[in-house]
Amino acid sequence: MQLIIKDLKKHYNKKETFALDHVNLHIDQGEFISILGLSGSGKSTFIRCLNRLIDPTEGEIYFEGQEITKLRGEALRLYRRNLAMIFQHYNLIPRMKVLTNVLVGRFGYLSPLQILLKQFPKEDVEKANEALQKVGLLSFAERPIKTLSGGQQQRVGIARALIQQPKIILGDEPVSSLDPVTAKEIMLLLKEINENRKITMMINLHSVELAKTFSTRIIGLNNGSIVFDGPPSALDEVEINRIYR
Ligand SMILES: Nc1ncnc2c1ncn2[C@@H]1O[C@H](COP(=O)(O)OP(=O)(O)OP(=O)(O)O)[C@@H](O)[C@H]1O
Repeated sequence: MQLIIKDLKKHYNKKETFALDHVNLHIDQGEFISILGLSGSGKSTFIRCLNRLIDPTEGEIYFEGQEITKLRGEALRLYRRNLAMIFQHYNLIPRMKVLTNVLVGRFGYLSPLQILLKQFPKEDVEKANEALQKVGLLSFAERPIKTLSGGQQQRVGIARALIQQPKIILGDEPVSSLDPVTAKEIMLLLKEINENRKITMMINLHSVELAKTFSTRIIGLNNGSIVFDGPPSALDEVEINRIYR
């Protein structure tokens, strides 16, 4: 089991209700999980607890057997290498060229001085070019990010995730800013990566159709609680209404 999540809870303010409430999950390596839920149901909070961008209030998360909710310093940095993230608004550096943005994915492996001086080892530059080839953007390596379309920018975000050599890719609504055709292309790319490299995908989505087309498993959140956990074939109208009520 790659991830075991036990009784995870998060509240941002002691007086408020839980953003996550008693979340319990077992996740195997290589699953493609889509997370559905209304705005505010806890999707972002959940995936950010996994890479510790947010500290859960209670509960435990085991990654390959190691409890990670209390990790600090170097141990946390090493853990975080395993999880790459892609974002709705890409989180790229617009004035920098595509290749440099991809190389940011190696930061977890470099010293602060190497990062400051942008001294990337030759192998890392090779890895970045390979990743750009994989996402179909090798000829864009020298272009500034700001000259790329949204779909191309998300491909750069995926290349940056890939050179981190993660075991899990977390997606926080990675296709919500894209038109339906481009959104499908990006989901297809994530699916190929998932199948070829056995990288686990955990992707927040607002589209039931995309979740059903690309996932092996769908998790539905409502008010911070899991109200559906199953294969796409089990997500019928009744279950959809349970998630979006
Ligand atoms: N930094 C914060 N401080 C206080 N409350 C927060 C914070 N971040 C999220 N929340 C609250 O936690 C709950 C879950 O929010 P979260 O962003 O995880 O939902 P979401 O399902 O990802 O929503 P969306 O689809 O709109 O991105 C919401 O009620 C939200 O208002």
